[in-house]
Amino acid sequence: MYRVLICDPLSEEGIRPLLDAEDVEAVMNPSMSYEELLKEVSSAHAILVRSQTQVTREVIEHAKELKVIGRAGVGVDNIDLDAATENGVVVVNAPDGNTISTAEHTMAMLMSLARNIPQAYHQLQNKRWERKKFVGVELKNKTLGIVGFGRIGKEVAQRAKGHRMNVVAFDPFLTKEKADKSGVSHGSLQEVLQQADFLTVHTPLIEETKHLIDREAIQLMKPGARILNCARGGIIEEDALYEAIKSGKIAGAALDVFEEEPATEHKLLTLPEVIATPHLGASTIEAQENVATDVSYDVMELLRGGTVKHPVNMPSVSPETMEKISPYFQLSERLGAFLSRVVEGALERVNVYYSGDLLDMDTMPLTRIAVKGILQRHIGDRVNDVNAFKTASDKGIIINEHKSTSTKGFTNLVTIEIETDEEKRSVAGTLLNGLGARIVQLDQYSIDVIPEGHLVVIHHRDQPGAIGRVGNLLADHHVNIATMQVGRTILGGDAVMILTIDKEVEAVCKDALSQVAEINKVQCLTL
Ligand SMILES: NC(=O)C1=CN([C@@H]2O[C@H](COP(=O)(O)OP(=O)(O)OC[C@H]3O[C@@H](n4cnc5c(N)ncnc54)[C@H](O)[C@@H]3O)[C@@H](O)[C@H]2O)C=CC1
Ligand SMILES: O=C(O)C(=O)COP(=O)(O)O
Repeated sequence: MYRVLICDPLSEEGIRPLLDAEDVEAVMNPSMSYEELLKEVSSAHAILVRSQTQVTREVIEHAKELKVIGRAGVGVDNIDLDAATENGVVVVNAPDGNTISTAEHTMAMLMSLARNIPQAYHQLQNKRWERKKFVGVELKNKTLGIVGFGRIGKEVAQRAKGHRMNVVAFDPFLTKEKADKSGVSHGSLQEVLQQADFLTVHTPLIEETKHLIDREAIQLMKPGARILNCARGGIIEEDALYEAIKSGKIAGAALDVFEEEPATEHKLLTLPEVIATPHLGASTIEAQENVATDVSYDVMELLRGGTVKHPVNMPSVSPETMEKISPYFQLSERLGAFLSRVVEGALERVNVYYSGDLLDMDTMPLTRIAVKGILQRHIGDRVNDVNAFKTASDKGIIINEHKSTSTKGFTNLVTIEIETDEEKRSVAGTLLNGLGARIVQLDQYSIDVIPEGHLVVIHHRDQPGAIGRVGNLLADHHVNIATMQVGRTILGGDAVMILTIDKEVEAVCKDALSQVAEINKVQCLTL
């Protein structure tokens, strides 16, 4: 049973599949306090939030069972992503479902700002029929500067063009060709600031965009320009905006978001030129149903071991790639787990080679799983596919992925090589059509071993009687041998024996095997 905490108000229609799922126990408390969250999270497998709940490092570290944090919306700045990644918690969001609502809200704010609608209505409510005071401006032929030309920025541009505005946009990923295709002008940030009659920001709040629109940026703007923020508080420096409005440099601002929310006491709200809404961009029935449905789907998929559509802290893999590579997941993990248990010394470098059918595939997810298999020996379940690379890099282990044309006659081949401060070892495996995974090589020895269950790896000298002695010793300790593979490169030289056995080898039995004259090393492991 998965325990899912729903901490912010989410559309019940949208999360219905999750609420009705037989394997889910949903704990719904849309106004959960931080203290309650700290308590409840300890046994939760998933948390669902909007922008209100602060999922801090402390929350994540209190959560012993947490697998996934679902954000029913776009911005994840209320979630400590580093802490989630370090603790192997997947963060998923719902980036598509509220785009239209937020673009429409931006247009509503743009028109309200141009025509002073909230201020005029407020006067009317106070029984004042003011007409002279609220003379607005037309949008037609004005320039809308858009900073951040992603999902919402693009939708806003289309709507502004419907109002016959000129649109000029800046986004680090916006090329001149892409801008032409969207029917907007392409400008640098400076050009956008200089040309805009109305400036609207639609970037995420990240280190690079924090106070992107600061005093100097505002100085570049036309006198009497107006500014909108329906993205995130903090992209525009609030003190700088306040001063610019006070001085008359900026004619007005429309804000849906603030650096600190709720923002009922904010000084910007004391200015008559400022109109504002309490973070309502995504607050429509449609958007809320969309994001709740999307995030519930991903959360359930993740809990049940499936693949998610919108991971935030791990690269997303297309369904087509996933279909092709998923049969190799277990092989990669088991090869990693196997090699990590036979290699000696401190891990320094891991090389993963792919060949045959895998040559043209995006194999990064397989490498991540192989690294997880390797690290689990020492780190246990704290390492998973979300934090495998980060955990390796934190420990100074270098991971490299290679494509190789050497298939050794197999249609697909995954080879893992580990370098430690003592030795360099490698293992190769393949997926045999209809027969499943096989280990086909250990170092220089060709073998054929199913990578599962209890295994004994014996390094010995290729001499008559060695195999018999191992068989007898295991029989003496009531250990049944299921399969046995022997690999050697030259007659009478070093050789390897790999046995699959029906139960774990006890220490006394392992010691007895180690005493056999021809045996150099005995390693017992379970996959
Ligand atoms: N007010 C509300 O209720 C809502 C607010 N949002 C916020 O709106 C913002 C945009 O959302 P989407 O369009 O869905 O995201 P998106 O990811 O589709 O677009 C963001 C764009 O910003 C660009 N960008 C990043 N750094 C930049 C920089 N330094 N200068 C210029 N552009 C930069 C990115 O390249 C990207 O194209 C986010 O902050 C999101 O959290 C989203 C939905 C509702
Ligand atoms: O999706 C976003 O980034 C939003 O800002 C929407 O926030 P909300 O879910 O309405 O609290």
